[in-house]
This record gives sequence, structure tokens and C-alpha cells, in this order.
Amino acid sequence: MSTVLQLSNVVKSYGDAVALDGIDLFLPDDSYVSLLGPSGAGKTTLLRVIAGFETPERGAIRFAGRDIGGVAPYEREIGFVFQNFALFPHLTVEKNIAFGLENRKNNPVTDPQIVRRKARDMIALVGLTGLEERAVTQISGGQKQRVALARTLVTDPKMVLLDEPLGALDANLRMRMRSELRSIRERCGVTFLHVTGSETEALAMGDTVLVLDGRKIAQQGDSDTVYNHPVSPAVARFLNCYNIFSGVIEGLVFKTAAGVFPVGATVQPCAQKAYAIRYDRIAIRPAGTPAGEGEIAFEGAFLASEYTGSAITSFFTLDDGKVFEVETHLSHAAPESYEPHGRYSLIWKKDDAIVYA
Ligand SMILES: Nc1ncnc2c1ncn2[C@@H]1O[C@H](COP(=O)(O)OP(=O)(O)OP(=O)(O)O)[C@@H](O)[C@H]1O
Repeated sequence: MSTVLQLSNVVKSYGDAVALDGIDLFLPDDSYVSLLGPSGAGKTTLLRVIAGFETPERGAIRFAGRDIGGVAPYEREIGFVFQNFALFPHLTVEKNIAFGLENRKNNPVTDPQIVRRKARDMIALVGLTGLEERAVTQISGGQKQRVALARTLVTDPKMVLLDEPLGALDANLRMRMRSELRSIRERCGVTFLHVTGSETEALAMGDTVLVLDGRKIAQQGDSDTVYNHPVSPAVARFLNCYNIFSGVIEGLVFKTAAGVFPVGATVQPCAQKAYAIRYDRIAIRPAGTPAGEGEIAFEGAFLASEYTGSAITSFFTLDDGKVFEVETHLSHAAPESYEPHGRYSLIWKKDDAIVYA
């Protein structure tokens, strides 16, 4: 797979505040890329730098085989879909989509028949056939999202940047639009770079996931790699599915305030020292159940459970006061109830933990 976009050592500040601090990344052609990061990590800034709305102080940006550092936004052939859709309320669905084509600075299309054909093709591509004449004030949130996307795609961009594209939709629609967006992208064959603050959305949608943290790219990989092998405690914390203990490694054990864990097979070199065990890798057993071969058993007091449909998350407090989470998938086991404040043995395989040392 070839690279469509490459950033090398890109730095962008606002006054004294550094928003992007040496970004290096490459995006594959014809793929769906999620850009995940906590609030304030610089996600929007990164999109704006790629689109050309912001000029970085340092670094190089190569897109589709050329350096676009000095190229104006409208000449970059990169589309941008805004979170609030930014549609023209007084125009119909079709006119909103046609607008970008007729009014672009570079090579506007003036033949009304070509405009109409291209707009209608795009309307079909995003599944809005039949709504051409409808005012955009009279369509649903999901349909507005498709109009915004069609309006960008009609200009034939070589890549599309989407800033929290599902952020304005309700939870149900967000889920449905995930697969819609992926299939629209597959049909048009260009790379989508989708910014989100939701780890589940990023992992579900991206062929490639980029994690932005501390103004740098902390990790780039496929969903499976990022989920199962976060490169740092910061990335693991952000994925929201790991119990993380800070501490130090001493020989074959990792010492934390909660206790001492024997170190297993996965030791990840990292400046930040921590021990991480995924919520769904832990079994809950009656207090006193001993650890088996290669296992770690740790006691905690049951706090509460939260039912999420396909899984139950149970919260325990450890003896140092730390809250510890266990996720039990209901396809694996029937739901169990635990005694409030009762003590339980929490058991995991030492090789399932990641030790950052
Ligand atoms: N125009 C601006 N002037 C000054 N500082 C800015 C400006 N835009 C962004 N920043 C700062 O740059 C940093 C990165 O902001 P950015 O909006 O890129 O983050 P983000 O990851 O998109 O956040 P969110 O998920 O909350 O939208 C933040 O500290 C922010 O306050």
C-alpha cells in the first residue's frame, strides 16, 4: 500500500503554547484512518495544518507525492468535513452539494448539466436519492452528515479530513453512521482521516489508528495492535480498558502501592513505568481462591456493577484504595451477583499483563 500523506517533524504553536510538537506520521492510500486523542491533544490543529488552514512553524508535509507546505488550502485537493456540518440552511440538499463544485476557487464547474449529474451521482453514493429538492432544515441529523460528506466528495478530493463527524449525532445514529462512513469511503476509494475522542469509535472504524498524546503521535497501528499492545501507559489509559498501576520493576516483580506482581512475558520498554492488566482478562472468584500455575491472585472488596448489555463491569477497591475494574462478557458467562463490600479474589494470568519498564 502506498503512502498518500507524510508529515515529518511538524511543529505548530499558538503564541507560547505548543499544540503539535514534532509530528511524524504517514497515512496509507485508500484506507480509513482514525485519529484518537484526549481533549486538547491537538487533533483539530493537526487536521487544520494538513488542510492548510494553519501554517506550521517547522516540518514538512508531503501529499500525493508533492510537498504542499506552501500550497493554498483550495489547491491541496484535500476535503474537510466540519463537525457541525456547516450546511447552507436556505439551500436544498442538491444545491448544497452543487455549491462546492460551482464555487470552488480552483477549476469551478460552470456547465449546469455537469453540475447536476455530479451532484446526483454523489447523492446516490451517500444514499440520499429522493431528497434532492428537500431543504436541509427538513432532514435528519444523519442525512445532514451525508450532505456534508457529499458536498466534500463531489469536488473529487484525494483525501478527506473529518473533524468529529459523528459528534453531533445521537448515540444510536452514531453507531449506524460508523459502518455507513466506512462503506462510503470504500466506494470512493480515497483515504479518510477521522478525528474522534472516542476510543471505541476509533478502534471500530480505523484500518489504521493514530493516537495523539502530549502533542505527539504516541502510537500508530491497526486497531488490534493498538488495543492489545498499547505502547505506553498513557495510551493504555486512554483506551479505557486497562487497570494501570504505577510502580517500579525489581528483578522478576513489579512493585506497586497496591502490592507486588510477578512479571510475565510482556515487558514493554517505556519511560513511564507501569503495570497494566485489561478489564476483560480478570476472573472474579470467592475470597481465598489461590492463584493457579502462572496466575496472579489479588483480593479486593466489591463496590458495584454496571450492566452494559453485552457485558458487566464490576468495580472493586483494593487495599490501597485503588478502584479496580473487571469486565465480564455475558456471552462467556451468566451474570453473577456479588456481595456488597464482600471480598473476592481477582485472578489473571501474569502473561496477560503488560509491564512498562
Ligand atoms: N486558535 C487558537 N489559539 C490559541 N490556542 C489554541 C487555538 N486553537 C487551539 N489552541 C490550543 O491548542 C491545543 C490543541 O487544541 P486542539 O483544538 O487542536 O485540540 P483537540 O485535540 O482537537 O481538542 P478537542 O478534542 O477538545 O477538540 C489546546 O491546548 C488548545 O487550547
